[in-house]
Amino acid sequence: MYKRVLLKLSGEALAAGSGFGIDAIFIHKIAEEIAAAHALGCQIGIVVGGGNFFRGVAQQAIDMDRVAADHMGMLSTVINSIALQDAIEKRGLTCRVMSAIEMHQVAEPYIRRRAMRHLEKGRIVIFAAGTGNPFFSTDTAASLRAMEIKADILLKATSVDGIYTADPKSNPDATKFDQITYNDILRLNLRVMDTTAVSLCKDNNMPMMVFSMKEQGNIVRVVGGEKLGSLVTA
Ligand SMILES: Nc1ncnc2c1ncn2[C@@H]1O[C@H](COP(=O)(O)OP(=O)(O)OP(=O)(O)O)[C@@H](O)[C@H]1O
Ligand SMILES: O=c1ccn([C@@H]2O[C@H](COP(=O)(O)O)[C@@H](O)[C@H]2O)c(=O)[nH]1
Repeated sequence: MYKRVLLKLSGEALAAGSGFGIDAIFIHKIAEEIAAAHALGCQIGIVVGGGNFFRGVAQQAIDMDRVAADHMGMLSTVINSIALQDAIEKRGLTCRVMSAIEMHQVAEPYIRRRAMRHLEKGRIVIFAAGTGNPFFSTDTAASLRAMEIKADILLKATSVDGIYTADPKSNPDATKFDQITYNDILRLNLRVMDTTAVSLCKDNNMPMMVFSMKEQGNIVRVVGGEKLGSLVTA
């Protein structure tokens, strides 16, 4: 099993059936899984997306300045992070939100050495506000934080059960890769993650696993070392 992981949770998936916002039942199920994965003895850092609230590249932001829209997107990840922290703490665990955009009343500022200390002490750390910079994504933030905290693997829990030859939501004939290289994701232009996130993992040899967070128990399984979804390596 893994000793330290960076778990990327899809913001969009947190909305569950409703398509927007946070499904209260679903977030508690996710928190329960995180607690079970933590009980295995794994140190867990988390990045949550913001697609259930706002994305800088979404249709609703088409007339906006991109930087302003991305600021809104990053703030939406803070909302998700606070909700997840609350759900995790309801399970008796200690959890810290560290934000890449300073907001002292709401969350700690992201300081790498403090994050490492929290993890070593067994606290779950949620990295909020992405990278703190516009024109990036939370997948890229997850890759970056995975490298910074020296995670064994980046686990991307999302709404699809792996990486397919094409987007499975619009291509029912697409087939799934059990294993794929960074280069093939980039060469085939597979949009399951943005190219910056994939390149960062490739350049730093950070393995990734893409799997579904909709199926209960998957987070515990992957943290326990089970191979689910699609594994990405060199
Ligand atoms: N080749 C592909 N294989 C698998 N999924 C793909 C592929 N191409 C596109 N996708 C899409 O990628 C999405 C997952 O990535 P995306 O970054 O959009 O969402 P997320 O990270 O789950 O959500 P959020 O941004 O809210 O955190 C899936 O919903 C899937 O439809
Ligand atoms: O480093 C970052 C991370 C995110 N953003 C903005 O936030 C939204 C939500 O993130 P998702 O990865 O799409 O879930 C994203 O669309 C960006 O607008 C950012 O600017 N910088």
